[in-house]
Amino acid sequence: MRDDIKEVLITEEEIQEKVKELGKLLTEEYQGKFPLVVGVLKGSLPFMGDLIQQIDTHIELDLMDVSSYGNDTVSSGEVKIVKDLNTSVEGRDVLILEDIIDSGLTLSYLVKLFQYRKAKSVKVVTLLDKPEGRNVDLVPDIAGFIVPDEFVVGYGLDYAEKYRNLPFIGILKPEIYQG
Ligand SMILES: O=P(O)(O)OC[C@H]1O[C@H](OP(=O)(O)OP(=O)(O)O)[C@H](O)[C@@H]1O
Ligand code: HPA
Repeated sequence: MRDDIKEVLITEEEIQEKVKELGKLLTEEYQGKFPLVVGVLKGSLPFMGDLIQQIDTHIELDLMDVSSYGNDTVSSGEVKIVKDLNTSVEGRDVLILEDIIDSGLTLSYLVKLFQYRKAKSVKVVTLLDKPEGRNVDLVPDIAGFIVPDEFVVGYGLDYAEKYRNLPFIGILKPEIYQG
């Protein structure tokens, strides 16, 4: 699997250091607020698993599965709910966890949805931000790393459902895309 990687953009150590830093920020921000922390499936799972252990105040967890990707690397432009939350967001401080914001479509849909459902506040934390990919105006409240306008994999991010289990973020060799 690792032979398929052309370049490591962010190492495992850099990710873990950043996750600790973000955990400290969120501990301060959400002290005593019992936020509802929403992970967006499937890509946010490794980030969520690591980050929540660094938040030192009570939180409630939930998961949502939305899909915006029509094929392997190109967004379909449409967002659909595959699995909704089990919890009501009404009156809650909601913290959405994402692995990446690219076009911004997924997150702008979710932020609007939770506002419509009367959340008290809605904030977005993303491990990766790819500002050059943006189609809609969306700025995350907290972003771990800015990445270039290239398709990245690892630490939750997939290409054709593979590579999510890499502990780092990398770029694939071109021959992998070309089959
Ligand atoms: O900013 P956007 O262009 O909307 O892209 C970001 C979204 O795309 C990916 O999810 P995907 O829909 O591929 O599902 P997955 O997490 O299950 O891979 C990623 O995990 C984000 O949720
Ligand atoms: O660069 C990416 N890699 C994997 N999944 C993604 N979803 C949006 N952008 C990306």
